[in-house]
Amino acid sequence: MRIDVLFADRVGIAQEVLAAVARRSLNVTAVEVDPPHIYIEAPALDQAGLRDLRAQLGRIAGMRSVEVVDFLPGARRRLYLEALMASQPDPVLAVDAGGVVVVANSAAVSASGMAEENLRGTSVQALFGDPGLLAALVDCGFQLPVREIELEGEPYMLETVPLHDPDGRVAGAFLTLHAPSRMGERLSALRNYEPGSFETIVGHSAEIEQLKQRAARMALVDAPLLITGETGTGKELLAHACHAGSRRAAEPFFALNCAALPENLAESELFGYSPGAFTGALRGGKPGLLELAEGGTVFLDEVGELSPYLQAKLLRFLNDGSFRRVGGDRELKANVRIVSATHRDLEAMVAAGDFRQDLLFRLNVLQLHMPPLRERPGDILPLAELFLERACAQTARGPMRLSAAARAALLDNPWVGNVRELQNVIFRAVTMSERKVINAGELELARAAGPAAQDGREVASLDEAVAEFEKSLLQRLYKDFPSSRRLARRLGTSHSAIATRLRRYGIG
Ligand SMILES: Nc1ncnc2c1ncn2[C@@H]1O[C@H](COP(=O)(O)OP(=O)(O)OP(=O)(O)O)[C@@H](O)[C@H]1O
Repeated sequence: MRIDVLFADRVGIAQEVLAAVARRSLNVTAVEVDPPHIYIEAPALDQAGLRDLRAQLGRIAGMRSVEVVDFLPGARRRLYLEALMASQPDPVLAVDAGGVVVVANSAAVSASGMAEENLRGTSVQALFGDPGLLAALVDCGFQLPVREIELEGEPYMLETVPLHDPDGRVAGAFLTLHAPSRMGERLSALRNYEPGSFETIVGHSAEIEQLKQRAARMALVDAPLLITGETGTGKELLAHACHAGSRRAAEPFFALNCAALPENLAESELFGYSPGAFTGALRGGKPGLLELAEGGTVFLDEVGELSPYLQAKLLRFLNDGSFRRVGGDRELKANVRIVSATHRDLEAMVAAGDFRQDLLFRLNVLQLHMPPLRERPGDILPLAELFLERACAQTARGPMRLSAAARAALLDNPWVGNVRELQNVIFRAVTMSERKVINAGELELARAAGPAAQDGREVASLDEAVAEFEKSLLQRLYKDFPSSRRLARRLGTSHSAIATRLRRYGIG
């Protein structure tokens, strides 16, 4: 059993409480003192023992209450941190001041091919096979300029952020290994939040021009907007442009990917939590995005993935603008425009009982559809040029260009992963190419488009073969389990692992 002992904060009281617990010879496995609370974990403590302990502690002056809790705050924080680390698709490692790995997320474990317990304790020099790496990190205060690095033969972009101890001394660093194929995505995702509006949406096809005109009109109408379209088509970019083109432009814009977080984290991110909502919660509680975005816009990406409970809570907010923080009893109001996006067919989800019809009515007061890239081939080359320029700048290469054959190959590709796939293909070509001109062969289109394994050709690597298998398995099962939550349950894995893969393979 775990208990929270609450007392008036006076000198010596914590010692008295602990002494009283010690007198009962309870087998205590963890104690966390955070005045005016002491949290105690005592596995053998039962209801009868708790009654006695309460009576005994009640005799201490200043004692307020003894309550059962489900987690000690530290354990709760660890759980949340682990969930956060695990939700990062790129390998992330924390190293100490001697360059030794202290914490690694599951992506780092699989990228290194080492068991987690072996990875912990390994030095960065050994891990990356680079004897000069620690000295380079130390020389620059653990803040290296982004550089290429290899792990298990795979290239990554290494980003380092120094960690400081309470006295401000460098105590190590947080290392993120960005796969080159995802780096372009991340960079331009950051660009999304520059104060740009519809000009940031590149493309002059009739489809995109028309869309931009409609969107500019809708941006000015202060009603919920639903953006539909396949994954990677630019829905988030459009959502941000609609915010930037609205009367709320000077106020905040926050985005939440509803598929990326488990229900309880998504709830506290969006609605916040109140003081004492759960052990480990910040003392003063925490405002959610709805409060932080007051006057502005909240973008709910992958809104089709919201759990039934959160669908109901969001519906209530859309009905009357009011909500409660997690664990809160006060009604709060927020003036926020909800822009949502989905690659799913929400009507079909309503018919299947997976999405609330009343919520759909509320979300799609206004609706925009982002067409897939293959339906607007006129945008392929302008986008390719944009991504080429960005990738060259990011990798500090001089200008590069696409050969005529490369352009033809780009126009010929089916682009199942849409603009994001195009961006990744270009970024990969730039990082891998030694020359100034990118040829068709360097675009790795066959691999990007997928079916290398299906047409009988040899696969190039184990990773590729596994990815092919994973993709076709998910495609097959998705028909019977058409949501990342259900599919995760069917395959006995986490929701975020499945959501990441569905996105990666453009399924759904
Ligand atoms: N027309 C465009 N001009 C410039 N960049 C674009 C354009 N369309 C998409 N992108 C870029 O492509 C990437 C994918 O776009 P975005 O994240 O907006 O897609 P999405 O439809 O929201 O994807 P998902 O459904 O997977 O969340 C982003 O990095 C975005 O900046």
